[in-house]
Amino acid sequence: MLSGNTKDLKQSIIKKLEKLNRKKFKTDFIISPELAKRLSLLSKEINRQIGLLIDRYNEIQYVIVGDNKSIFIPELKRFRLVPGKLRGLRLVHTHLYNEGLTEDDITDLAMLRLDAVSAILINQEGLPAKIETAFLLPPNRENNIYNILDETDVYNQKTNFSEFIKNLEKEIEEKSISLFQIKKENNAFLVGCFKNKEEAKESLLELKELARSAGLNVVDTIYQIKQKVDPKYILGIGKLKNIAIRAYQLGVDYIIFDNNLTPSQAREISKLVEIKIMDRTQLILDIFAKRAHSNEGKLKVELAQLKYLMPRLSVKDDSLSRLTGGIGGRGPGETKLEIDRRRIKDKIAFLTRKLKQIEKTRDIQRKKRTKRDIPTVSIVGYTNAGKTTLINSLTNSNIYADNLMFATLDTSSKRLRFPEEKEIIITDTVGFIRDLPEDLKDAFKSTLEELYDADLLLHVVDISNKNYEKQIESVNKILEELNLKDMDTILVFNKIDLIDDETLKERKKEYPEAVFISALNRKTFQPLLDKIFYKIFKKKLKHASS
Ligand SMILES: Nc1nc2c(ncn2[C@@H]2O[C@H](COP(=O)(O)OP(=O)(O)OP(=O)(O)O)[C@@H](O)[C@H]2O)c(=O)[nH]1
Ligand SMILES: [Mg+2]
Repeated sequence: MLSGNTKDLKQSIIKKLEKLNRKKFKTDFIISPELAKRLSLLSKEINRQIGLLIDRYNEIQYVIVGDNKSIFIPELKRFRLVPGKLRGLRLVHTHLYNEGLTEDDITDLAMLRLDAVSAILINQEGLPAKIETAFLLPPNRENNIYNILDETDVYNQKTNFSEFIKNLEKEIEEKSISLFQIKKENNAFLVGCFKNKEEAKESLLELKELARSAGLNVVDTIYQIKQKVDPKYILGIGKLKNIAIRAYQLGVDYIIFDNNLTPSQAREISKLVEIKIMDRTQLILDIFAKRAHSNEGKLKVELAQLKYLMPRLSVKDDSLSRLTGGIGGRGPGETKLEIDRRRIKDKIAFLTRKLKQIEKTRDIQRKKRTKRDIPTVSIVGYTNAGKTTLINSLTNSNIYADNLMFATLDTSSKRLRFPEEKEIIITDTVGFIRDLPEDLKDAFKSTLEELYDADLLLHVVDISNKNYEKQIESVNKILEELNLKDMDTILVFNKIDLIDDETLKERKKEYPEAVFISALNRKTFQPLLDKIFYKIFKKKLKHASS
């Protein structure tokens, strides 16, 4: 492909340039001396830089014309970046004034992850005087990005280039694994822009848990402190470029933003960064997609994902595929999303209708159950607080619980027997999280509808979590949004086995109304059981007798 500044060039020159295109030449080196000479003379004649992008088979894939000081590399559509690999293209271009590699050359090398960038320095006669080559370094502790090859004689090159690149890629892989624990796939950088350090640490800690729950290998977390996020890129462009370059170097597959991205931000960042990017909402959606088992759950997640993607599909550009695929191809998937917006709209409508039907049926079932007049206690709380573990221990059940965010997506109900032939139904619910994406909130509100039928809520809190107070707040906020704030509630501090006695004493003083348990240890349950019994049955008795 011939591209760049070909304006006003003589037809004969254009012909000569076009002749270079797709040409395969024989060499063990970066460029053969003959080709270097031809390029130099031509470049001198038109007084513009000429660049060649050459693949690993020594075939010229792009011929680019610049001005007399620089050259602009077009989008390399046919040569996508594969995490952990180099581009498979090297740039060899002319410098007219005998000047060495420039900062722009190095930026191109790093941002495009080229195999190498060489400058042929042309002398007065229009012949190659020298060649300078920069190449990328394997991951290293010092964070060095590139190095300059130690040879400059065009006519006496010694480095066998294909060997050199083969060894370099091998070393990249080895160092990524040994120095930075890069896995085969699903490696991620977590990034964000925050108002202060404390907020950064808190948010990134939670994002890390979310990432882990989504099956990602978190390689590094990087943040920037700013009072206002960059409207275009969230982070400053310099910072973002540095992150991208390091991500390329380590072979990272995803950059996850803690800040939610507007469709236009997502697009702008994707134009700059050739790795999949995701925001917190997408990450949560992805976990939900991974975890949804019931038919209803799956439909709901798909609906939420499609709603989230809709505004991001307006421009059909290359970065699209990087925006749409979920982790490891989960979610609506790239091929499915090639269908146009209209069909997605239809799908959204279809899913909405289907879900309405399902909800209706469930509503009927729910009503049947309430008629039975068995009191219901619902467990709510921040994700990973230990809700499912508690219901399991209380009722001797075996519902899936795990040290993952959103282990539970489907509500389940169990019977719990009390003395005197009394029993209650106890239900588990999906965990809450701060700033739950709107579409998901809508989707899962209906699963939370059971809460309206509850006689009592158990608000389970992970007392060992540093942010437990904020988590209580977040849960209360969501309960308020659901109009459940005035429901009779027991605050249940869980995981007391993970804190020391001193701290436990303090918390008990702070929250005299609460009960303190370890869901893993039934011996700690009595105060909780007493309280549930009292609130459900004693109160009922009172009502009955008054
Ligand atoms: N040490 C300790 N770990 C606990 C306790 N209770 C629960 N866990 C652990 O905490 C993790 C989360 O427990 P889950 O019961 O899945 O939490 P959940 O609230 O249902 O979480 P989601 O369904 O994801 O919202 C699991 O690894 C449990 O083993 C406890 O009292 N002590
Ligand atoms: Mg659970």
